[in-house]
Amino acid sequence: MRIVDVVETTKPISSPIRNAYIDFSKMTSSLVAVVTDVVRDGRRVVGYGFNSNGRYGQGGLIRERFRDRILEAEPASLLNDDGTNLDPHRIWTKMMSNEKPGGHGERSVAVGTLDMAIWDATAKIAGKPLFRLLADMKGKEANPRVFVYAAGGYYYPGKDNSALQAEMRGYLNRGYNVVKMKIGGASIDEDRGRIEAVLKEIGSQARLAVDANGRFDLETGIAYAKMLREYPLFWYEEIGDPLDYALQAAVAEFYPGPMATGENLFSHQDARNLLRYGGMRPDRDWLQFDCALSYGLVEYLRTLDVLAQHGWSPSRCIPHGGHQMSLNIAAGLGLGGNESYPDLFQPYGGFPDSVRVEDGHIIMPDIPGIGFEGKSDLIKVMRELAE
Ligand SMILES: O=C([O-])CC(=O)C(=O)O
Ligand SMILES: [Mg+2]
Repeated sequence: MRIVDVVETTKPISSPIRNAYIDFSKMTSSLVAVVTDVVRDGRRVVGYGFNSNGRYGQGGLIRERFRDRILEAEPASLLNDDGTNLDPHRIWTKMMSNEKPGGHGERSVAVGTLDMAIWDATAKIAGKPLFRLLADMKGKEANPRVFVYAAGGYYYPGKDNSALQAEMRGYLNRGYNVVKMKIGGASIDEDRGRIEAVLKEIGSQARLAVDANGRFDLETGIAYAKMLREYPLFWYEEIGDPLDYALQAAVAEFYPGPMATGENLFSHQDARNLLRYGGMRPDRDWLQFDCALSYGLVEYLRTLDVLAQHGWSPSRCIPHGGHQMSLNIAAGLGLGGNESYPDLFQPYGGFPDSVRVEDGHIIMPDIPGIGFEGKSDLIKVMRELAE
């Protein structure tokens, strides 16, 4: 058994939306395929992966460094002890050979994208959905019912409050009971008006989370905290610079409600610093580390160890990114749920075609691997890359 090829293509996932920091007019994503010589159910096993929105495709790094380290490795060194499957941890170590620590930059996105494909292949070779493989690996009971929330509420040219309300109503109609909108891309008064409009629309049917995308300095973050704490929000997300832990801790003093952050922390060391210095509260706050941006599941398992050392339950994690990889981690390892973008970043995000959101939850179908084969528009572009 061996990996015979690793291929990458960079795809546009552009749209006219904008958060408080960036617009998505030139956004791209890397799609990768890890091709093996293993056959299951009459088909060659190919693992697929892609990176989450927000960071651009990583074709340069993948093609110049990480792909070759996999393909140049002695094939047996990438397998588990008895040679019956790939070993994602050993492959990860090969990919990261000759890489210094720290300065995670976007190398973590390149490795996270490949890691997703490697786990997809590994679970397919094992003949199991990834969430069951993970639960078995950890001696846990899988829970295929996963909480999901609808992320959107972007700034969009010409979008007024009634369009924002209609968007949110659409999410409720599709079964969600938590919705998220952007803040920090307008004045505080205008954002207050947007929030009140959404709260009026969703009433008691749903809760609202707000996301500042790291835009605020300390003074603005606190001013928003004082405004936001008047409302029963689900969370106040990414207030200031993702690496400014002192800011996060200072805002906590003004915001008794739940806060969320972590989508732009790309390593277990950064996660540890957040828990050490960020004033985050394990009884109410949420951690959003996204394996597809942060060195993959091999690294995410280390992050979960860091959480345990600091008294945090995995159920406080609701990853960023809206992809099926995190759904599997949630169902297999007991995370609190996963993000979803019902109207954005297609065909990459979302669920297998048979899956419906009910009461803010989905049930994972039993598809070997991550489940991409269950989503027809996605598996089509994946198979165009390699099959
Ligand atoms: O707008 C983005 O970059 C996505 C984001 O923050 C989120 O989904 O939480
Ligand atoms: Mg966010």
